[in-house]
Amino acid sequence: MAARPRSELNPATTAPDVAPDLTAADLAVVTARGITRAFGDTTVLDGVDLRIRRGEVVALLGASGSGKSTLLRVLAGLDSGADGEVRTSGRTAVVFQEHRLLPWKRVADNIALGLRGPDLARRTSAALAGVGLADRGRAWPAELSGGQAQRVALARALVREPDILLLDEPFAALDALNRLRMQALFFRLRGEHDFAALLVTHDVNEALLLADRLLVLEDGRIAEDTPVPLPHPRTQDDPGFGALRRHLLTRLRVPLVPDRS
Ligand SMILES: Nc1ncnc2c1ncn2[C@@H]1O[C@H](COP(=O)(O)OP(=O)(O)OP(=O)(O)O)[C@@H](O)[C@H]1O
Repeated sequence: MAARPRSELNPATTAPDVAPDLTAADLAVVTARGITRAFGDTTVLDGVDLRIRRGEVVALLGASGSGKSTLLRVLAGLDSGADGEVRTSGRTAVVFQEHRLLPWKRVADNIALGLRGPDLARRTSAALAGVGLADRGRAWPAELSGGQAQRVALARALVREPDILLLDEPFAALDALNRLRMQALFFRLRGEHDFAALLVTHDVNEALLLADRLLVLEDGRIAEDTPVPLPHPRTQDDPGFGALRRHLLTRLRVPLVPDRS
């Protein structure tokens, strides 16, 4: 049985979709069951079960090559070669590590791509203002810094008013300061838009700052599913933060640096 994503989507277009057998009591925006994906003789995902609740931010961690991006692509409906079942409820949008803006379209046209409606110009402007780039709608992607381009990618996703945002290392290509700015922006936007998110990241601190729940992918399965019960705003100085960080780094088999842990 091939994976059956219930929404057709790509970074530029999303489709509203409600699985008919989801009841009002079932608050999951994504339910995946038995996701299995092999490339040749190598099984990367081996029966992954996953549920993301409405409004929940879930970080997906795992060693390099553990299959995080593969899982995100299956959930996004971008990989038709997997077995299992994916149900999504509501609109989905994807943000990748690289911004994937079309270089021949101005920023505002990139954001509005594939959308229609009488208030599209207003929505586009609001999305740009929301990421702090109100005055860059007429710019070409090549005129933006890396951080600005990634803000536009976020705006392009959010203008679609997604119920679930799938993010594949969205801040990994940015320098450390821009990364912190983007994390703060993500947190603010989450408060404003109330989307659920699956955040693929290598960065344990990022996961602990932003996520309600942490998943660790290992040997093709979700090997750990841990809530992050820390109040916001979170800082790395919280004792609970440090304890969870140590636990995760040990789980990921990353050596601890004594003066930071
Ligand atoms: N299209 C493909 N064809 C063949 N092998 C693939 C393909 N896509 C992914 N793989 C393999 O699947 C495995 C998992 O890749 P994936 O990119 O999902 O890992 P990841 O956890 O996201 O890694 P990283 O953290 O390094 O980005 C890797 O061994 C990779 O080589």
